[in-house]
Amino acid sequence: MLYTIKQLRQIEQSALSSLEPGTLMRAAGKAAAQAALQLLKTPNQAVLILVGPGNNGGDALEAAVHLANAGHQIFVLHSPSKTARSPSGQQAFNQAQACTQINWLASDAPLQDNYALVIDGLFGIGLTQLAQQKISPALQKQITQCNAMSCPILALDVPSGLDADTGTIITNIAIQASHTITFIADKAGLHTGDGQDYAGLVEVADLDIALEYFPVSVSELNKPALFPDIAKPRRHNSHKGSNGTVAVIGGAVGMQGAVILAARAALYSGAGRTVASFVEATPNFDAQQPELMCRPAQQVQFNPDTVVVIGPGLGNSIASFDLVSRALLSTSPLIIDADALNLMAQQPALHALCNGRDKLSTLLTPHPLEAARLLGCSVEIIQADRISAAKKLARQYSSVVILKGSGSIIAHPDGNMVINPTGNAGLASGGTGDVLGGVCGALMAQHKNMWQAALAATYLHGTAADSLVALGIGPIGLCASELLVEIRKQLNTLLK
Ligand SMILES: NC(=O)C1=CN([C@@H]2O[C@H](COP(=O)(O)OP(=O)(O)OC[C@H]3O[C@@H](n4cnc5c(N)ncnc54)[C@H](OP(=O)(O)O)[C@@H]3O)[C@@H](O)[C@H]2O)[C@@H](O)CC1
Ligand SMILES: [K+]
Repeated sequence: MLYTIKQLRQIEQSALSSLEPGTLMRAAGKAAAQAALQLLKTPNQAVLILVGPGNNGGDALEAAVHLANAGHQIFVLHSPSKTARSPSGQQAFNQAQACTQINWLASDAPLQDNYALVIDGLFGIGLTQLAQQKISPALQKQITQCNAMSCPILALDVPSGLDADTGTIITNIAIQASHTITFIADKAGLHTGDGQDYAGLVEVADLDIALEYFPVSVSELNKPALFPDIAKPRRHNSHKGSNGTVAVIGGAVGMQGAVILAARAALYSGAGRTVASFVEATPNFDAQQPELMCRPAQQVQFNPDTVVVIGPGLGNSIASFDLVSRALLSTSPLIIDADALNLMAQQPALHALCNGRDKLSTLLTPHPLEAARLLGCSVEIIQADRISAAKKLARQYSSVVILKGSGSIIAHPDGNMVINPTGNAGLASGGTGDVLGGVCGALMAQHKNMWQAALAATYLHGTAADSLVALGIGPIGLCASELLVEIRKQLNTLLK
């Protein structure tokens, strides 16, 4: 589960009431040292430890003593506190000072690239935006030098500079860790926005805090256990009618490829029948994928058994507006993407129709710019707090939402939120969103559960990209159409 900084502070306070002072910091330091030993592999290695002014620095000092006792050469770069240390921080500091094997570097020491590991204990969840000016030029330079080093960087709790709630960088420079060991519980900011780029591989150390201290969380990382209905084998005694119909609507002149991609994705994700519907200039058929039925959009039959994916390349003509209105007024489950989202953002009447629908029959799949249009704000505001933006969209549009981007966020209109950990930068190219829409449509058509369809589609779209990149296909130059066969493989691998 994912917890906010506020919740973590409460968990820490409640747990500490029944523990000896310093217990949690000692446990954090020990867990950090164990994670460091895994990365060091061989004995007698040089380790640089960045120690900040707060308790994150205290954790690092605890780890420093463990690693020195394990026979490693420890070099501590300490940013002293202007305010008094906490009692446990002071205890950790005294203990480290008493440890004769630890080498203390001068605060302005230039850093050579000759360490086997850097441990980042500068700032954790106590980082605040207000204190921005406090990172001294000397420390900024040292952070730059660490980021350029060839060795791994292990961040303690949170890579310094990253906001653990939002995944944004709130200082002028931040540690780019290859690994993060995070304490008590996992945090959303490590997995969305800049989180994945700065945190690297994330491991959670719960510090043996009893479960009773953890409140119920409505946020977690995406995994197949969250979409059990989708991961079920298909009945042998089934026919195309059992697997639903998907109609993709879009394809203004010059944008027909968007409909083709979404429709092919629906086909490869198991839709029984797939109709590719064009608002203008309908092709006779798709020569590469003749299974698709190509029809003018005006002929789409809206009914509860036809899942409609509307928006890919739809344009903003009057005909497009009419189609979005008809779709929103219909009983068809809807996946609303791209231009259909833009039309809804421009036309309050469409927004009102969306709110009038059954909330689990509508899925919006905006990228950050589309989300900004829907919420009437800038893309910077969306990216500064992606989680709040996704939740707000789900609430304001009474729909399930996938806010795309690094660490896509799937938000339920009732407030639940899931961050998708799969996928990579190969997905940052045109057409991948159309493919995602098609997969959502096909999974909804087969399983009739919009929340699980959204979770499964996002997950599979990401695992397909990860699998292709592992084969050397991307991330650079990965094409949306290359995802199709791989998504089919990933989906079939899931079936139990
Ligand atoms: N709670 C838990 O779950 C547990 C917490 N534990 C550990 O404690 C960590 C939290 O410790 P924390 O509260 O002392 O804050 P921390 O992250 O060390 O940073 C605060 C210091 O940074 C400074 N500072 C802040 N913003 C700044 C900026 N933008 N630019 C520059 N400076 C800035 C700020 O200065 P100030 O504004 O106070 O003068 C203050 O001195 C947590 O992440 C985990 O590692 C574990 O030991 C056990 C369980
Ligand atoms: K840190």
